[in-house]
Amino acid sequence: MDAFPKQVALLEKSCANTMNMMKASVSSFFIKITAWFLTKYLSKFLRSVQVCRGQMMMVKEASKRNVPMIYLPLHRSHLDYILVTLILWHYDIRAPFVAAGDNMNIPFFNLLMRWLGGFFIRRRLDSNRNKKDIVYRALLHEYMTKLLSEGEGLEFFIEGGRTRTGKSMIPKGGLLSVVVEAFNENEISDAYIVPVTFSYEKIIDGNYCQEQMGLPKIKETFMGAVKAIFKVFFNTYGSVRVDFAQPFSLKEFITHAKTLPYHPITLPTPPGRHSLDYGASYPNFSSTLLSTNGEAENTRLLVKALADRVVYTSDHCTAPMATHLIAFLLLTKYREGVYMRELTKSVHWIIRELQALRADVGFCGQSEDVILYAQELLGKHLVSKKWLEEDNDMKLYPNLTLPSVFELSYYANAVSTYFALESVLAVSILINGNLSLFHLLTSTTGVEKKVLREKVLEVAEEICTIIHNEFIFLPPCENLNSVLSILLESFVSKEILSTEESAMGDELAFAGKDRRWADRLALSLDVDEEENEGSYVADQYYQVNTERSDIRERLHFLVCILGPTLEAHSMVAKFALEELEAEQPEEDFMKSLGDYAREKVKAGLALFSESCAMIGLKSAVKSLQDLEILYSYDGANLRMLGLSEQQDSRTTLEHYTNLLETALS
Ligand SMILES: CCCCCCCCCCCCCCCC(=O)SCCNC(=O)CCNC(=O)[C@H](O)C(C)(C)COP(=O)(O)OP(=O)(O)OC[C@H]1O[C@@H](n2cnc3c(N)ncnc32)[C@H](O)[C@@H]1OP(=O)(O)O
Repeated sequence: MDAFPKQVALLEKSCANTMNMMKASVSSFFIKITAWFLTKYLSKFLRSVQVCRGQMMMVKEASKRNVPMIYLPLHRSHLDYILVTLILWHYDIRAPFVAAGDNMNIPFFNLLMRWLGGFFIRRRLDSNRNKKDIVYRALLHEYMTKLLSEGEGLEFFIEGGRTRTGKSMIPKGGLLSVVVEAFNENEISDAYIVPVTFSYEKIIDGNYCQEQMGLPKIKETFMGAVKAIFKVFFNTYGSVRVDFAQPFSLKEFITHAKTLPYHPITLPTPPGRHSLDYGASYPNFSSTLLSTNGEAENTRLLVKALADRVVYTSDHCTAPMATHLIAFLLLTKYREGVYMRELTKSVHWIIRELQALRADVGFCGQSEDVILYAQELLGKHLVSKKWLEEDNDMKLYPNLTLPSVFELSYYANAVSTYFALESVLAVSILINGNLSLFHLLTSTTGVEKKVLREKVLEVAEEICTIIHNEFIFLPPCENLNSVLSILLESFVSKEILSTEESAMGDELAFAGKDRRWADRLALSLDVDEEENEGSYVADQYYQVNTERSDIRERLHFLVCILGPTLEAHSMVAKFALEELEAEQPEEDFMKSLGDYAREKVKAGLALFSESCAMIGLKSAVKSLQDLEILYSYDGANLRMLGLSEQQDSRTTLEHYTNLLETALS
């Protein structure tokens, strides 16, 4: 070190600058003034902020235990972090330090944010993709660890930004890994993890339609922020509901996780690798891996499991608001429009369905009033209404044109998450039963309506793998196959399916068994003879009750929930097959993919106009990269994309296209 005093001095100076840019300087006096101001003026643009007292009491109780509180909200709006600190202040709970992306480091506002607990971090840790910025990483790590060891609370948005689709995004592990490491290195004895979620009746900070149309994101600027604040103060945004999930101990989570296997549908990318290994068998956290690399990989899985658990929990305690439900029903059941009478009944029905899934809704009142209120908040540009004299009823029509449909689907997606797995099963049933959306709208006489249980589960798992970036389908440590099996049983109790033992006769059943045995052999699973004999059971067939119109309607509804996502994936697979003869810059590929998808929608060749949303297309490309069907690498100045040669990518893409198109034909 002494040999390079100049370099050391320079490095020290640069570190001091970075720290000054990063650190917060919280002022409880300023928090008090801001809280007073907000309590007075929030009602200018919000009808109400709904918070559950019971939840806050639990958080307060946990906050008294002398361990750091880690608030992990899903990110929906810039109002999120304001509300969290404000609510905590109201319940006399210490304000956390909040990680803010450096894009928010806007003159004047950055000062206020620092006083209110904001500390600034880079959105990407490494400014150069190919080189780790170890100094910056160490500084951030040190700063956060110091805060934690002093018992300060932290808040960060693990999705890494606001969702553009209304669905939660796959969480990032960077900041969370610092908390886990602080615990592993005994810097803290424990921490309470608090998932937080928001339901906004109306989107506050813009509808993201620009981005969904493939136009670049608008940069945050001082003037932009001032304009946005003025706009907000002169509009109305209905109510907001904030849910704080039950705080859980990090220590207990880690101890518990060590005893359970974790089978993620997605794996975090291990160091030094650029994509995911789906063929790999996942280690239990408990397995003692001697190499440091193994340990690091185990920690990665642990952090991934924790992040997934947080998002899954938040997703499942997000209460849909009136606007979400109406948008959801219009896009999944009534794309052609619906009479008020019918929609009223459907609102009752969907609330019952949600209750059965133990989900709460964030509104009450007569259904008709709720619908009219939601329509007004959504606005005429999204849902229009017309009084029809001849029918003596009002009809509501969703706007399915671009880009309005993206905004409508943003609202609807708050509900989609609850039905995602059911929808996957419904799609699989359609594929296996040689049915299509078209069949469900018409009579199905003469169409094969029997499905093999095992095949339904197999295809459902395949669909989950294809669209793994769209939802956290299940909590970590639960097994996808088991969850799907239980759900399939519920299809029987709902009479969508009826059981039929060996309906196809012994011959086919034995053929099925032979194939299964061969599959197992190929997978080199360790099946001992006894187990093999025990599993000599006839294949289970189900009859799909499509002769009943209510069942057809239900299947249609379920398939329409994932319809746009599947259509987007199918478009991407088809386009990649056509366009990626040779590798090309990812940016060019994405641009022409967006143009292709929008053209398809405009020409009326897509079933769901929202399927051409840019974020959905990007997510589908990312899935193909994760699955190693597409490869990407950083060239000189460009990121290149190509069709992987490692496996038979073309065949896989063709298979995906066929699979997805079958259900949507
Ligand atoms: C009363 C009224 C009051 C009002 C009161 C107002 C409060 C006033 C506050 C203002 C507040 C504004 C708030 C704005 C809201 C945002 O600005 S949201 C955006 C900023 N926040 C975030 O992004 C938080 C979540 N993001 C992360 O955690 C990301 O990981 C980071 C840290 C940003 C880095 O992202 P990245 O560079 O894309 O890299 P990523 O893949 O995540 O991995 C980075 C490293 O993390 C580690 N890592 C990642 N995953 C894992 C894993 N699973 N296991 C272990 N390690 C992992 C690894 O070291 C990894 O490096 P490699 O080993 O892979 O090279």
